[in-house]
Amino acid sequence: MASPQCLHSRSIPSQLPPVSQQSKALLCDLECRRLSSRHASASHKPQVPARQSRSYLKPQQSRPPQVAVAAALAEPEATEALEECPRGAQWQIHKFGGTCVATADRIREAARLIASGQQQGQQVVVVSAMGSHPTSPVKVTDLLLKMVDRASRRDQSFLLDLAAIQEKHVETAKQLLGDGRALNRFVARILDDIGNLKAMLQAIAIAGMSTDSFSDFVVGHGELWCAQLLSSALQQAGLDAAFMDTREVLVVSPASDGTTVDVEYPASNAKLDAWAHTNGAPQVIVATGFIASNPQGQVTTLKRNGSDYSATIMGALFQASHITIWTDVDGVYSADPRKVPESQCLVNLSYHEAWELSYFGANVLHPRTTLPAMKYNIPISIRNFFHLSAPGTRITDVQADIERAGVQLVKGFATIDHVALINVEGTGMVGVPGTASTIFSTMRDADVNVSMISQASSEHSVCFAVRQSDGVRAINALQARFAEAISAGRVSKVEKIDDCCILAAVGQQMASRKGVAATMFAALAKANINIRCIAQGCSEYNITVLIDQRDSVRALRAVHGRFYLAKLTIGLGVVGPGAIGRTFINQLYQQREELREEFDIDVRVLGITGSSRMLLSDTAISLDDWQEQYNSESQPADLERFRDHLASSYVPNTVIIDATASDVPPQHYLEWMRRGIHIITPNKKLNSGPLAQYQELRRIQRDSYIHFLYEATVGAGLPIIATLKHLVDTGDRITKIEGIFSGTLSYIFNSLTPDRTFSSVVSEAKENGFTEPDPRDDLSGTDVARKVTILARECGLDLDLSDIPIESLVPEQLESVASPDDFMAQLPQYDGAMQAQMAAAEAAGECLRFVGVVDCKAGAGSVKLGRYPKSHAFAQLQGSDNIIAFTTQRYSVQPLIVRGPGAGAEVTAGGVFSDLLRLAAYLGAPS
Ligand SMILES: NC(=O)C1=CN([C@@H]2O[C@H](COP(=O)(O)OP(=O)(O)OC[C@H]3O[C@@H](n4cnc5c(N)ncnc54)[C@H](O)[C@@H]3O)[C@@H](O)[C@H]2O)C=CC1
Ligand SMILES: N[C@@H](CC=O)C(=O)O
Ligand code: NA
Repeated sequence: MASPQCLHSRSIPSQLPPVSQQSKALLCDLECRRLSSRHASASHKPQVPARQSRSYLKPQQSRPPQVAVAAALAEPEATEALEECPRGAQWQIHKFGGTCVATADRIREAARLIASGQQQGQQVVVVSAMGSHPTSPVKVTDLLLKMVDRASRRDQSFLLDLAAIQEKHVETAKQLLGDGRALNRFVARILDDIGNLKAMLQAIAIAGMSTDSFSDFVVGHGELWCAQLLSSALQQAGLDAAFMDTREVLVVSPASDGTTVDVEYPASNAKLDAWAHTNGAPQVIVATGFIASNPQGQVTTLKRNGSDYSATIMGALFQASHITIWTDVDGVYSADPRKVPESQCLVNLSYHEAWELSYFGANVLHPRTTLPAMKYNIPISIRNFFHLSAPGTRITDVQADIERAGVQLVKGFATIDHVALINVEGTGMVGVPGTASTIFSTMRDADVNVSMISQASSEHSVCFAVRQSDGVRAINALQARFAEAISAGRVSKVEKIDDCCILAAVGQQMASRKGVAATMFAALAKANINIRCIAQGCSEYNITVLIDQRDSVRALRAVHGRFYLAKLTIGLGVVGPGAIGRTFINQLYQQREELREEFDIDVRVLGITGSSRMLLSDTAISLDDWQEQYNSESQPADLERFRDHLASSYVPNTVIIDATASDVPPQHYLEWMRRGIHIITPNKKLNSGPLAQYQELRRIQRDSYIHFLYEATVGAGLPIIATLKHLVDTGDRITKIEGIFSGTLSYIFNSLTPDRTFSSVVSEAKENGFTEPDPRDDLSGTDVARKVTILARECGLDLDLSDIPIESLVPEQLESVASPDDFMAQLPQYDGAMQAQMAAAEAAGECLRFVGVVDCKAGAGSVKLGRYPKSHAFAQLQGSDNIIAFTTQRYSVQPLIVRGPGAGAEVTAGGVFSDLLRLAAYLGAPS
């Protein structure tokens, strides 16, 4: 009986142009499939022959490189008569991706690179199909695939695609090969191919369907044409170059997973020898990437990442000394550079590390493609075709390479975004064999891929990650499967948690090293990121955690920063670049090198915002000319955007310094802390503001790793808060805190003499930068009352600002004057009253002092202007001095006294700076 193939070959329409033998076979195959889909009984599926026993590359392993062993061509026995393809260390493999050969110029550049590598030995150059370029946007492989799709939908526009492809190649050939014989040869070949493709596509259109083998045949033409262009260009340049159609050499079989292929090495070796017998061993072989034949001799492809795979297979077949993959990136990065601007191009990776990173989507070889190279320990370099001076990434397991690169424990970090966590929980699972099997076979049956699995040894719950888009299918399948166990109470929970993300740290050197996981987890904790579950395989090459999707980029930056940046890198935002903010930035500028060099602390100012304009930087604002940048490059201020900018920065630790006197930023503190941002402030508004808000902030502070530091709110740079905290935290009991807490009022009463007016001394205090932006806050006693409230709360008293009676020095008539400037202008009219009080005190041999008291026994605070003998400690002060006396259980006879200038830009900014270093110490800076 005639085979279906022959029968149906007659149905090829006679008006089609003549087609090649191979095309005919494919057309038969196509036609048979069309019919077999109608008549299932007439199924015609090419049978893959029983696999040859394939000891992976064993035949080559057993023979030393470069030793010629005869191989069969026509008659396997007649081996002695044939020359085998020479193999060994003299061969280098280069693979050029589609972007590297997208235009005639680029193909010329590839040819130049090949020519320059001539001295290092013979080369096999594997090429992809031409990619796209702005001047020639056709991406050949994509368009070939699209043509098949269009034809199978009977959309005749594939003819236009075909014309575009022809034009791209003919134009490139003209530019590359001039107008001589080489061009004619190439054009004749492509016209022939295009004619065949046209006939095939018409046949597909008639059948209304395509097949994999037909599609493979069409798609492989991109590589065929490109390899011919490059080999012709090399020959024209005088190189001994030959074109290799890898369909004649590489033999592959479909792998059991249905999506990849396995190489038939013995058959491929034999075919390579046969090829060499016909073609000799030229200096350069330009081979088609991506395409191969199956054991039946039909055209097939190497599937995803096919051209890279071709290159490594060639590396193994030729026993090459090196494989270079030319692409458009500098190499493999320590993290996705779009997410982590500070990511670094890795010099070295082991094959295992490359596998792990590629799984997470790093721009690196597909795991499968490294296998052939790995088998023979052939180094693979990833190089940038467009940036030749970049050294690239070398993938190898050669110990010397790894040692040269130093011990970088973690090489790279990556995330898989948008996953769902599935959690199956219940007491009925404990000690019951087969539970995991049931769960995962349910996933298999529901066609859900599981990417991360975690189970605590209590066996009470199993959780695993799936793609978010598979989440509903997964949960429905599990609920159905465990319905009985759920109703019996053996399984209490089958739940899905959406919007999660997997974060992995990869590094071969992590194995058996202590502290890597701890460092990673600490970095996440410090960035206030919660870990939902953890997995680490026994290989220890990969630590994977599951976190919330919204934390994805921040987590990546936090862990990357912890391993790659200075030991401690802090991203800083300054709110309020006024007297204190400005002075602080300048102090930081002066000290930054010292911090970096001596203490490995790298502080980067990522944003500065005033009330109307803000300046942001992704990396760091350069502090030498920040004011000019602020004036010229700032944008409208927006505290929420400012926060988001910091919260999502690549720097693992972020802090905002609120250097305003405003009560607007304090309203954002809670949210800032929830977003993982530490806060440092000289602003007294929150600590002396509504008690409930203050207590909520303290609660968040206690429950998180987020710090809130405010030393400069009392006594500016003097260690008042720190001293009090030390006393309280070490168990001392505070009885009373008494002192002069206002630098402004101290200065005024230290400087006021009978021959000076009150208003002129207030002006001086303002000019010296001691006063609040509005001096009435000082003169009214409010500023002192705030400090008393802050200290009282520090001692555990639940006082509110309104609980502190205050004696104001602001003339009643000036309380409601609109601006501080108007107030200052009108103040001289009221000098008389203060002058009189001064004179009365003087006459009694006393002086005036504005004193604040926290009376812990009475649970109260007070603020008042008092008269003190000239021998009193309060009378001995100078300038803006503050003096604070702590009477405690331990310091009951003589109080602990802190004294010194308590106002002014330099000392206050110094207090803010000391908080920053305290924060750095909390975050782990060396002491
Ligand atoms: N001057 C001193 O000796 C001491 C001052 N302090 C505190 O330091 C803080 C700053 O004081 P100065 O620098 O003297 O004040 P300043 O008036 O010179 O600077 C404050 C800055 O904050 C900006 N600002 C105001 N509201 C804002 C908002 N909602 N968003 C963003 N920016 C805003 C202003 O435009 C200005 O640039 C105050 O809270 C003050 O109590 C604390 C201890 C000592
Ligand atoms: N205006 C304040 C500044 C410090 O808090 C003062 O004078 O003390
Ligand atoms: Na202080």
